[in-house]
Amino acid sequence: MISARQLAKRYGSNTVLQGIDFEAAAGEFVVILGQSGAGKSTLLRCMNRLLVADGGELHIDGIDAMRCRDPRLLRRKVAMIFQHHHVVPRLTALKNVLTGRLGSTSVLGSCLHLYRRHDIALAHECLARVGLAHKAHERTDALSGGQMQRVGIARALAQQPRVILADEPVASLDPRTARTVLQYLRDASRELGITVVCNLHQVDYAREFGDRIVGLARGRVVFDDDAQALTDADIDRIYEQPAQAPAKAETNSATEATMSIVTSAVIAAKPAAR
Ligand SMILES: Nc1ncnc2c1ncn2[C@@H]1O[C@H](COP(=O)(O)OP(=O)(O)OP(=O)(O)O)[C@@H](O)[C@H]1O
Repeated sequence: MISARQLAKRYGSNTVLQGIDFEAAAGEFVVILGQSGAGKSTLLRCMNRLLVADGGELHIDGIDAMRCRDPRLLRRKVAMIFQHHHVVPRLTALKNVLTGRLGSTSVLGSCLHLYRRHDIALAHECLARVGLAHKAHERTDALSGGQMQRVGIARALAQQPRVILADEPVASLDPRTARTVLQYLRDASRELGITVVCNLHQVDYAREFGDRIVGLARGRVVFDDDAQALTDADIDRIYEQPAQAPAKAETNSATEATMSIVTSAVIAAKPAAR
C-alpha cells in the first residue's frame, strides 16, 4: 500500500530525512517512534504531499506521490489526523464528519452544505464506529477533547481512505482516553483494511497497538520490525542520539488545521511546499 525507497527531505541545509526505506501493507497499523526532531512528522507530510520529498521514491496505492500532477488524487486516498483535531467548533459532530465527504460533493452542494442521503448515512455510520452516534447533533465545542479527536477519526473514515496518517493523535489526551482513541484507529485498520501510519511518543502504546514499529533517529530508520520484537536496547537506539532542534515554522499548525478539514474534503488544490 505504501512503499518508500531512499526518501530524502531537506529544509534548507538541514537534511531531515536521510534515505528512508518504508513499507506498509493494506490494513497494517504501523507506529513510528522517534525523539522530537527525528523526522516523523516530515515523513507523514511527504506521504500526503503536504511536502514534496527531494529524493527517492514514494508510491501510495499505485500513485507516484512525488510526481503525480494532481495531489488531490492522492489526498482522496490518504486521510490525515493531527494532534489538535481541528474540528469546526460551531458545527455539529455530524456536519464535521460530513466535511470528509466534500471531495465527493459538487461545489454548489458543498458551499450550501447540501449532502446526499448516502453521505449522511455514511457520516452516521462513521460516528457510530467511534462510539459517538448519540452525539451526532451536538456542537463539537460541547464535546471533550477525546470525543473531538474521535470526531476527527470519523471525519477521516468518512473520506473512505485507503490510508490514514495520524500525527501524534493522542498527545494531548489522558491515558485512558488515549487508549480508546487508539483502539478505534486500530479497529478501523483491522475491520476496514485501512493502512494506518501513526506517530507516537509513547512506547507502551506503540507495543500495545502497533502491528509494526518503525524507529527513526536523525532521519534514518534504526528499527523496523514487529511491535513485539522491540527490545529495551532498540528503544535506547531510537532515543539515545541527540535530536535536531525542533524549530518548526509557525505556519505548520495553520496548515494542519486547513489540511485536516480541507484535505479530507479534497478541495485543497494549492501546490505542495518544497
Ligand atoms: N516547516 C519547517 N521548516 C524548517 N524546518 C522544519 C520544518 N518542519 C520541521 N523542520 C525541522 O525538521 C526536523 C524534523 O522535524 P519533524 O517535525 O519532522 O520531527 P518530529 O520527529 O515529528 O518531531 P516531534 O516529535 O517534535 O513532532 C526538525 O529539525 C525541525 O526543526
